[in-house]
Amino acid sequence: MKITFVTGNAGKLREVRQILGAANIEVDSQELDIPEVQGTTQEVAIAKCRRAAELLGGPCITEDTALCFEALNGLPGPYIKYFLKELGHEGLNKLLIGFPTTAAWALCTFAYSAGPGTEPILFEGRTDGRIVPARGDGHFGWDPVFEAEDTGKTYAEMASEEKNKISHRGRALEKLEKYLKSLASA
Ligand SMILES: O=P(O)(O)OP(=O)(O)OP(=O)(O)OC[C@H]1O[C@@H](n2cnc3c(O)ncnc32)[C@H](O)[C@@H]1O
Ligand SMILES: [Mg+2]
Repeated sequence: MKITFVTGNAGKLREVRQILGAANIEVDSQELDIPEVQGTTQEVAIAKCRRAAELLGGPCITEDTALCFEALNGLPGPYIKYFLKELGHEGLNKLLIGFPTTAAWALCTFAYSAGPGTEPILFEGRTDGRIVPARGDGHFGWDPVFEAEDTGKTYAEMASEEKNKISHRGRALEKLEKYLKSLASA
């Protein structure tokens, strides 16, 4: 089966292809510039997917990644892209100076729309960890500053299979994959 993933992010596309490819789901990609609304991760994800399906005129998936700091009540959350762009890895660490915890969690939200006018369905995956000074030669977003719980490694220090097995994205894709397979066999 084949699905269209609307994203402008090469790192996401690479991981989604690795994971869904292993399940025989072919991933087409389409880069569309979709304004992202403000709100909870769920609201952001639903609005983006709804718009993507309208623009495409057909079924599609979209994905939103949030990086949530416990000390900041879950922020930057869905706004991590702009925090990372403006502050860099070092600035993300500095944000937490003076707080009692560096605990954080990565949250991935896939949205599937069956086509224009249909309500998107969400699939979430979460990985807990903490924010650390950058380690590893990751080229993908905030991978070097997120140390996943019980691994002692940042995402950037992991081989891709290792990251995919425990990552927020891998966990969300397990659920999406089951759903897509149930559609295909219905
Ligand atoms: O076109 P879309 O799919 O929206 O792609 P995007 O790059 O705008 O992505 P988001 O809006 O979801 O913003 C998430 C930010 O977190 C980064 N990111 C996403 N997944 C990541 C991962 O697994 N590891 C490290 N950084 C990640 C990504 O590069 C962005 O800076
Ligand atoms: Mg985006």
